[in-house]
Amino acid sequence: MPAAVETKDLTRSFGALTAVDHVDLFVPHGSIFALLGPNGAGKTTLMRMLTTLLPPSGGQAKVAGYDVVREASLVRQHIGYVPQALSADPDLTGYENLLIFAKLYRVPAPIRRARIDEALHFMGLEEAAATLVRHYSGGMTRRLEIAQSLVNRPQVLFLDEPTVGLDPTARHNVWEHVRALWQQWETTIFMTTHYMEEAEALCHAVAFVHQGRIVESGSPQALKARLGEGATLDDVFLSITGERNG
Ligand SMILES: Nc1ncnc2c1ncn2[C@@H]1O[C@H](COP(=O)(O)OP(=O)(O)OP(=O)(O)O)[C@@H](O)[C@H]1O
Repeated sequence: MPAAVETKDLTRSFGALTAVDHVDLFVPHGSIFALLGPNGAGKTTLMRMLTTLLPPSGGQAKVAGYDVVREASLVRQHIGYVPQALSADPDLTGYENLLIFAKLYRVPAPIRRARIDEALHFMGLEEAAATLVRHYSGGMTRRLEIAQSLVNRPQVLFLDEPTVGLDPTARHNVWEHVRALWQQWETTIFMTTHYMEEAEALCHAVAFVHQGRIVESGSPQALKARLGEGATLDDVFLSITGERNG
């Protein structure tokens, strides 16, 4: 199975702080993967290096087969990235927000409309396309932001805490759409989340990050089985960090 994401000794320091510390990762193409860990563990910093937004201090990383430093623009052509902070423009409609992204990604003019309709369809926003985003719920805005990253038909989709701040119904709804997208396109999903039950339900593999290092990784089932019968991913989190999640 080819790697969607592969890192070797990937490291990032901020002054004296090593936020990401010699991380080795292998995420197969077509899988759903989550980075888990407490606040400040280094998850976002790792994701920002993989999406070419932050240069590594050391080590290597390849995304979709391209080196994040030497082939950064090729990496960007093959990925989608949805950061934590909500970023859609509230004064534009859903369609207009998507059009901006289609132009940014240089989707050729004759196929822009089809790509935008496809992205709206995947995220269940067809009926809201002509509505100003300021009238969207938090869950709809989040789905629009995922849709923005889809106009590029990414091979690897990076989602940084995509359901943070959403109520359980909206969270479920976001994940139903992401799962349908994965099933149809086999897009690799690389995400961070603080919701252990979400990681458990969705992911083929997870990695726990603590103080910049990967301390455990594997399928949720295998990680739970190591702790014994009846263990949850929350128990795994507690055993690794010594703290309850959240
Ligand atoms: N630009 C920066 N300058 C200095 N320190 C930074 C910078 N970005 C992140 N850090 C530090 O690096 C560490 C890791 O932060 P990061 O945001 O990657 O953690 P995280 O696991 O994503 O946390 P959260 O779950 O809260 O989003 C933290 O100590 C943070 O303060």
